[in-house]
Amino acid sequence: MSDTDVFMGGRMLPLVEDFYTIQGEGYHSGKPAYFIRLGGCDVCCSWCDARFTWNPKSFPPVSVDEIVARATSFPAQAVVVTGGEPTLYQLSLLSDKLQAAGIKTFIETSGAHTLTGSWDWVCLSPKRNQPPLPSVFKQASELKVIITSLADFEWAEENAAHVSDTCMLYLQPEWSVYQQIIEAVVEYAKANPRWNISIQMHKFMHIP
Ligand SMILES: C[S@@+](CC[C@H](N)C(=O)[O-])C[C@H]1O[C@@H](n2cnc3c(N)ncnc32)[C@H](O)[C@@H]1O
Ligand SMILES: Nc1nc2[nH]cc(C(=O)O)c2c(=O)[nH]1
Ligand code: SF4
Ligand SMILES: [Mg+2]
Repeated sequence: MSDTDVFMGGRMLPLVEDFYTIQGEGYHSGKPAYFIRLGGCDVCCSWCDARFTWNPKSFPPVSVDEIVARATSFPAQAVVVTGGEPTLYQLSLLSDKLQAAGIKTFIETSGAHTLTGSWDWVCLSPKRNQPPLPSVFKQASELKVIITSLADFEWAEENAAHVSDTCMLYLQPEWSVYQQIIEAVVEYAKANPRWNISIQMHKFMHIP
């Protein structure tokens, strides 16, 4: 955890953006959800579609009370906390206040750092350059592996060996190679039906 004083133990967080949209990925695809995107990531995936979030210094700390007030001004039943890598921060206060307001708490994480807070759904998307902590594998509600090449199927299975029996399994094509890889992803899921496919449906819908 790289939490520093400036974030006051999770009472302030570096907010990049927040918006009400449709969850475009994974198990909850298609569900209206309010997104809270936090700045800072030390994983640095070459194909990251959120590179603009990486430097936390670009995003001044915002109070959790203000973030929660904004989220609860929309009719969303669920909030997705993402980033950047949200596990860089102490998230207990944020998740507790959202749940106290009757909102389901979902998180998107690489699992590179200890997960704090209380989560109704944990989407773990493992990364080769900084693999998930054993504790986060156990907490995952869904494992969402990004497929950039055929070599990633074997790596997806290696990750699946670490999650719980109830964890949902998703293969998600990396966006820039979608056309080249989607056929192989479809055939892999048909041959290995523990796996489901997640496409980034918000990108097809041209929404945030
Ligand atoms: C931007 S990340 C932020 C949350 C966290 N750092 C993580 O990687 O899980 C949100 C999700 O987008 C996925 N993602 C990022 N870039 C992508 C791309 N180019 N194609 C497909 N999925 C991508 C990540 O794997 C992750 O599941
Ligand atoms: N609509 C929409 N769905 C998403 N699911 C995960 C996202 C993310 O960036 O974490 C994302 C996103 O950025 N937009
Ligand atoms: S861990 Fe997530 S936010 Fe960080 S670089 Fe990778 S995809 Fe982007
Ligand atoms: Mg995204």
